[in-house]
This record gives sequence, C-alpha cells and structure tokens, in this order.
Amino acid sequence: MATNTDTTESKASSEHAHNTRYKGVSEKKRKPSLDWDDLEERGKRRRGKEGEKWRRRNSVTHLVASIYADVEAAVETQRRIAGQAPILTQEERLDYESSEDMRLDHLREFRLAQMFSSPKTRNRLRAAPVPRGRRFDSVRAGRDVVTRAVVDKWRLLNTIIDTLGWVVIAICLHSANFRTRFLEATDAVDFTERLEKLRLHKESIEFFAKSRQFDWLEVTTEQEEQDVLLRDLNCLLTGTAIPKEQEINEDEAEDARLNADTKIAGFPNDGAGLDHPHEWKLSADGLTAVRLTFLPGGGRATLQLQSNIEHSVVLPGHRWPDRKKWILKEEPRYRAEFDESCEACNDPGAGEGKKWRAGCQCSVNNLKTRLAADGAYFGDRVELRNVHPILGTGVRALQRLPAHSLLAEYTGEIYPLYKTQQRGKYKNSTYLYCQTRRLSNGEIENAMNIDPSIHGNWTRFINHSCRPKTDFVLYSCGEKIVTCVKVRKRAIEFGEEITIDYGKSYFENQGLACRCREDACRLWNADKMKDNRTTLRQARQEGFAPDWADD
Ligand SMILES: C[S@@+](CC[C@H](N)C(=O)[O-])C[C@H]1O[C@@H](n2cnc3c(N)ncnc32)[C@H](O)[C@@H]1O
Repeated sequence: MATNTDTTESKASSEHAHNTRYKGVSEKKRKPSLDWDDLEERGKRRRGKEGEKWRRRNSVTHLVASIYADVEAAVETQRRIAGQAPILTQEERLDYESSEDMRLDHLREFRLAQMFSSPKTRNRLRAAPVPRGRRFDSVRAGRDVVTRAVVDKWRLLNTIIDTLGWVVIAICLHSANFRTRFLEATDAVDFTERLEKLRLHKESIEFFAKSRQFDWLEVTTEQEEQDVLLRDLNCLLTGTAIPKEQEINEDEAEDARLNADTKIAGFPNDGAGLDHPHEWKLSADGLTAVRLTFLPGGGRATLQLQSNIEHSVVLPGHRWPDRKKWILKEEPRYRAEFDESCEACNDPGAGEGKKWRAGCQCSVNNLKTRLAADGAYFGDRVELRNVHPILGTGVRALQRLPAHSLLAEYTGEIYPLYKTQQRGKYKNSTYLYCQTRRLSNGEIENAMNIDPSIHGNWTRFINHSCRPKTDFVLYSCGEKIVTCVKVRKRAIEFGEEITIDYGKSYFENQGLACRCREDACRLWNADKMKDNRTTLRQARQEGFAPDWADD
C-alpha cells in the first residue's frame, strides 16, 4: 500500500535520485522530477489548447514514434500487427506457458485473467455490433481464404490510454494476459468490451497495485519513467514479456509481518509497522483509501487500528469454564473426540479418549490447496470498499471465486462465551461469531467466541444478505477445528460483493433491520425493540423493503 510513509519515502528517494542525476546543473535547467501520480495529475490539470498540446506530446503516438526508432523492433512489430505471422505460434505459446515468466505474471494478472475469460463476456462480444474503423485481411484456412477483421493496434492503444490513464495502463502492461489479449484482438469490439470492464474497475486496479507495492512506483525520474513505459509498451506491441518483472512473493511479505510479531504476545502484526492491504479500504468513489479502525466498548476506549492476522489466536488468561475436560489445555478448538480426520491430509490422529493426539500440523492454507481442484489460491484477491452509506465497509471479489471454494479462515481473538456479557471491550461487538462444537452424543452447542473487532482478516467485513453467496463452515484442520468462509453453489464473479447469512438472532440481538435489498429479504424489520421497529413505510422510503413485504 502506498501509505503516507511509503509515499514520503518514495518521494524522498525520487528526489534523491533526481538530485544525483542533475548534480552541478542549475535549478533552472533541471527537468522537474515526476512520480506517476504527478504525471496523471498534470494531464488532468491541463485544459484547453495547452492541455491538448500536452496530451499530444505525451500521447502514445509520440511514444510509439520512439519505439519505431529501433528499426528491428519496428519490423517485428509491424510483422506481427499486420497479421502476416501468427501473433504467437503454438510453440511460442507452449514455451510461454511453461516458463518462469508465466509464474511471475500470475500474481499480477489475477483479475484480468478472470475478467477476460468469462463466457458471459464472450457471448456478449459475439452479439456486439460491428464498430467503425474496422479493417479486414485474408488468411488461408485449409483450401478456403477467410476474410477477417483486424483492429488498428495504434488506435486501440490510444483508446486504452485515453480510457485508463497512464497509471492504470502502466500497471496493466505488467499483466501477460492483458498483453496477449491485446495482441490477439482481431476485432475492436473484442477489446472495447474488456476495456469497459477495466474502466469500471480502474480505481480497484490502482489500489491493488499500490497496496502491494508494484515496482512501477520505483521509477524516479521523468526520463526513467518514459523509458520504463516505452519498454513496457514495446513489450505489449511485440508480444514479449516485460524484463525482470517483480515477483510479489507472498511468503516473504508474510514472513516480514510474522517476524515483527513477537512484540505483543499473540498478535502477529502488532508493532510490525507494516500495513497489510486488507487493513485499508477504498472510499465509495474509489478515489481515496483509508486505514480501518474500530472503537471498542468500555468507558475509556479509544479508536484502534484494525490489524490483519492470518490465524485466530487464543490468548492466555481467560477463564474457560469447561477447561478441565480439554485434552490440550491451551486449545479450546482441539480436534479431539470428534472422530474426524484432518481434512487437509487425512491424518486420523492416534490414541483414544484423553490419550488421543492429533498427528499433523496442517494449516488452513494446506486445506485450501487440498480443496481447490487446480491448486489455485483463493481468498486474498478481494478488496474492502465502502459499499453503502449505512452498511459501511463491504468485500468485493477481485477474481472469479469458483463455487464451493474455501476462501479463508474467519480469524479473530478467541475467548469464552460469557465474556460478551461483561462490560468493557468484549461487549456487543458487531463482528462477533460464535463457533459451535459437536458433542459426543451428536448435539451441537455454542463453544466459543471469535472476535475480529481489532485483530482479524478481511472476512470480518463481509456484509449480511438474505440471499448469501458464502457460508460459515467448520473444518478439521491440523490440530484444530476452524471456522472458515466457503462459497455456496454459485461462483462469485469478479466485482461482486461477497455476502454471508448472519442468522436472524444477530439482527434481533443488535436491534437491527436488514438492508440487503434482496427480494428474498426476511429480516428487513428484524429490529428487536417494538418502538424501534422499522416500518414498511420507512423501509420503502429507504428502498430496502422487499416488494412482497407486509407491515
Ligand atoms: C461484520 S460487520 C460487517 C462490516 C461492516 N459493514 C463494517 O463496516 O465494519 C456487521 C455490521 O455491518 C452492518 N451490516 C452488514 N450487513 C447488513 C445488512 N444486510 N443490513 C444492515 N446492516 C448490515 C451492520 O452494521 C452490522 O452490525
């Protein structure tokens, strides 16, 4: 995330590089230093004739002219664009697919890949009208000569940059999928449809890239900036991979967070000074990102930052009424007695009764890999965004999340049930989830609270819907039983809000009326107190009463 500190640091380092470059050159003769935001800002600020001139100077045609200075590149580019050679031969494609480049690209192309491969999009494309400015060429297919439309790549590139702006195009260029699709576009409509999707999610793309600190932010001077952009545009036009693409190494990033842990017992991120992308949310208009906070209950409570933790934590010091019965004294979630194997590795554990021991140390990540048919990683590619003035923060999918996939553990602080009856920080948290336990006689009982008010992950921001897209599910995993969020029988598409069913009692206990706006909404007037009850009139005025509702 480009936090304030990051921005200040990158600005400082940018200034340093700028000063080194122009050492001994008078202030007047120095070119101003730029960062990506400035570049974009300058374009926006310039209006009228001056703006027109600026845009022309910075237009892709101008940049592409420089690309053409390199004759070899130009020949190659023209050859490919003119369709005289296939854009990628079968062999080249196979090469690419098995290469390191593809692996590195994978992390960048998360949303584009899904966006581009949606069958819905493809069907709509087929039905789309023929655009103006379409050209044709002929290719031999067996004995036949087939006439097909080809798109003017320059014009297409100009349109893309006009639509997305420099910052977002600079990010998109780092997606191998985006580059391949651009080269493959044989029809302007083909790309226009995709471009529209990109435009709609422009801020999300920028937010995602910035919050993961993609390397295009590291360029320091105007010259370097143009060089990088030219290089990347050249890669786009010639169908080659961007050299030295930055690998976003999730493991390393996670290690950094975990190592800084130890300062405050139990909570991996505290004191780390490193912000996790899911500790930030985008405003409704997508123009700003703010750090997430929570105001705990209790008299002297102060606003606290919400931090991201990968796994739930049971802090020592709580008095657990049934602790005597536990096999592992510090772990209320221990997978004993359940007669269930670990769902990640099938380990059944060994021994009986009080002697029973789990034999594996699997984590929810092992579970995810095991359950995802193709080993894909789900769960991190989401964004937190202000979805509604009343609902507040919600979660949007930034990739297609297949039906039945396990998304993430519902993480938080684990403490005994009675704590919520006490005054102070545990009272009435709106994020509270009650994990259940199956007794040996088969009955289910409420077992413990998971409270992500301060320490949790993105799942705590999932809003309720009476037609939910996910469920809370208990899994046996490693030594424990963990609560996870799992997609229901319909896949969640890119850009959709992820929702879950909180249950009727949640709304009744909170004295809250549901505002999910679903036709099937059953809780639009679930407020607990009669005198605080939402009337049909109110609900209609606010637009969240279902059509069939009767007061
Ligand atoms: C677990 S939090 C979800 C994240 C929350 N929107 C936020 O901004 O932190 C639950 C709270 O979100 C709001 N909320 C979520 N879904 C809702 C719904 N369908 N109707 C009304 N309020 C809802 C309520 O204020 C609820 O107490």
